[in-house]
Amino acid sequence: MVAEDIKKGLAGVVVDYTAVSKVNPDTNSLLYRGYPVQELAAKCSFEEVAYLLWNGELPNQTQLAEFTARERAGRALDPVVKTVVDALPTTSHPMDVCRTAASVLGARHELAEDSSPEANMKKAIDLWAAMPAVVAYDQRRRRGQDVIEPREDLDYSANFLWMTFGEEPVDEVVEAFNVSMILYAEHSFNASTFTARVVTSTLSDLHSAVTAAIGALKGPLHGGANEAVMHTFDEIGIRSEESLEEAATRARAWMEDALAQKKKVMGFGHRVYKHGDSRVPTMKAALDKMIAHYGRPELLGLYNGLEQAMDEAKAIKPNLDYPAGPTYHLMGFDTQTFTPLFVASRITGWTAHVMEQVASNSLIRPLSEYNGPEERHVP
Ligand SMILES: CC(=O)SCCNC(=O)CCNC(=O)[C@H](O)C(C)(C)COP(=O)(O)OP(=O)(O)OC[C@H]1O[C@@H](n2cnc3c(N)ncnc32)[C@H](O)[C@@H]1OP(=O)(O)O
Ligand SMILES: O=C([O-])CC(=O)C(=O)O
Repeated sequence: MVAEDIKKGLAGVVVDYTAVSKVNPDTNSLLYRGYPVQELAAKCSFEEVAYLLWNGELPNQTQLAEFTARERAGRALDPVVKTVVDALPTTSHPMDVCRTAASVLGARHELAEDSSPEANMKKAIDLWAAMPAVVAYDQRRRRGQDVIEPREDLDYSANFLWMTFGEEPVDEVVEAFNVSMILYAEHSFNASTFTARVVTSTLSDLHSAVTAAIGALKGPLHGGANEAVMHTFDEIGIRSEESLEEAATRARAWMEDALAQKKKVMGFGHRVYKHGDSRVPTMKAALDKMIAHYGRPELLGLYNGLEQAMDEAKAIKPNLDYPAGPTYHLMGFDTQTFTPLFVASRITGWTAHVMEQVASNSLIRPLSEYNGPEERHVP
């Protein structure tokens, strides 16, 4: 076998069909079940998009009412999950807490060993409804605060913010959060979704697939990049007294230095998009609104400075994690909570792929070319 036959990282390899979403780097577009993600972000709630990803069609009013009622009924923090989370140190990474909670919810589910289409749909909705309470409570317990009960009169995004901060959020913040949830929901065969499909292909269960996917998402080359972006901002230094231009100048210098040292800067680059991530303009617009809402122009300075310096040096564009990180920071989330927010959203895409994999399964088992020692024998 020649070296070109080895597809390291499976780059450029098409491994299966999917009807869940279409990523087109040539037209810089992303469709969920045929709908442009920008249109969904502008016109839909995250609940409608979740329904779309799972059912293939947007819900009518009756379907949406029934679906949102199911989501609202499943929001309370599971008492066993709370006990397990409380037993973990507050130094545990929130992604580890999330992964553990997904596993506990799986072990406790009444349909744990049932992978029929009906059971998987129920498990997907239950897990999606349950995860905000885990993410919100974990941030609160690390701040020494108690659990906040969910509010049935609030939609998914408003309730998520309510359970995290214990204050009714203003509409602009809810809208920006809703946009982020929609943009993070699905992205074809990314590393975590592929992980979920590999696990599913062995005929394992939905919660095992999601638990493994959370592990794959944690890494900074994937979902962990939204947390890493904020570490970059912190390393440069956020100075509230600074003007946009002053912050941009310092950020440019930081980036030039990082690139001179051949560092990878998280939040930039993408395996599929080489001319910019289709979701960034919509997320950047949401970030701009949050910067205006909270009156924090220095963050825009840091954002612009890094982006411009990277573009000039390497023509590498930001990915979705770049605007999402500072948006979540402005909303008041702890930096380590950013990737769990991605989890809460991506549960929808992961489980849509789990159901698709079950419906048309083939064990995922690629080959490798052996390059270890020749056959030898124990003396
Ligand atoms: C929602 C998401 O999960 S989006 C992805 C989030 N991940 C990140 O932001 C992590 C930072 N980015 C990266 O590491 C990469 O761009 C990846 C992993 C996302 C995609 O990488 P790949 O397609 O495998 O490209 P690869 O890593 O080989 O990069 C190609 C070249 O661009 C450079 N490059 C790519 N991304 C970056 C970056 N963020 N900073 C600096 N250089 C970069 C590489 O160093 C490499 O340069 P070289 O050819 O001189 O060695
Ligand atoms: O597609 C990828 O490789 C990573 C990504 O942007 C995502 O999962 O949203």
